[in-house]
Amino acid sequence: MGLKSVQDGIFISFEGGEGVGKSTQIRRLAERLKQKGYQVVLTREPGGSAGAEAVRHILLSGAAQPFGVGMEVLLFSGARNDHVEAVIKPALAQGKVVLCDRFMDSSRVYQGTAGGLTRPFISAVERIAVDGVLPDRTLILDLDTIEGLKRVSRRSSQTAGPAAPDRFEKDDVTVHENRRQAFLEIARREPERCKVIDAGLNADAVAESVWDAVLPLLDRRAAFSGGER
Ligand SMILES: Nc1ncnc2c1ncn2[C@@H]1O[C@H](COP(=O)(O)OP(=O)(O)OP(=O)(O)O)[C@@H](O)[C@H]1O
Ligand SMILES: Cc1cn([C@H]2C[C@H](O)[C@@H](COP(=O)(O)O)O2)c(=O)[nH]c1=O
Repeated sequence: MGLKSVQDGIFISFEGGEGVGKSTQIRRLAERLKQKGYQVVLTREPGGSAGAEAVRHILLSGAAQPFGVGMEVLLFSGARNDHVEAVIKPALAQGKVVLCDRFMDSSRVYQGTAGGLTRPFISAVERIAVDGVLPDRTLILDLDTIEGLKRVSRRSSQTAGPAAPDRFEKDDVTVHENRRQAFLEIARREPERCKVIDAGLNADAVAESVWDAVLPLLDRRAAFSGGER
């Protein structure tokens, strides 16, 4: 069997602002891939490993906020490194498809461009956190900012999930808009890795766009491995 690269698996991250539909679409893609016989690991950040999940509440509750955005990005990055080492690297080495709800681009956007940390600082911690493990494809779900926030509040009123917005959801609408623009800027800078998905369509149509953006990776792997999964 031929090898795609040092890692056999496929690593796909989902990014975007609040309420754009990442969790919905990642679950749908996982199901579709499993039906086709792929072994899928569905994971998320902050979290995804025992160590990272322990840090998640500190970040999302706002407990780290008084210590500044530098502290927050170092906590996100420490969590990311644990997640990479404990979950993502082993899964890729076993040839699995790893689907991750947020990854390094969220730090670039939330703590970097929209959070005020410089690009050299963000890049330095990113290098340590990811240790060479970069997404093969990043799907940036793009949605009107107000519509995303409306979806979040509808979700909170419909489910038994957290009623109160988390530390990042609470930010002003202009901050949310800056984040949207920062994700789009990353997509412009890295068009090979990042594909922008129109998340304003209905969930079925979004799922089709997601599938179209992922298919070339699956085809490429099938070509390298002679069709094996
Ligand atoms: N294409 C869509 N059209 C309309 N509503 C949608 C669509 N996709 C998801 N939703 C709904 O919007 C809400 C937010 O979706 P979801 O939780 O998947 O977003 P998310 O990006 O993971 O959010 P967050 O960043 O807050 O975790 C949910 O109630 C979901 O059912
Ligand atoms: C990985 C990562 C996440 N964030 C922020 C972005 C979101 O507001 C929350 C995560 O919650 P969600 O349910 O996935 O939307 O954390 C961040 O600021 N920096 C990061 O690196």
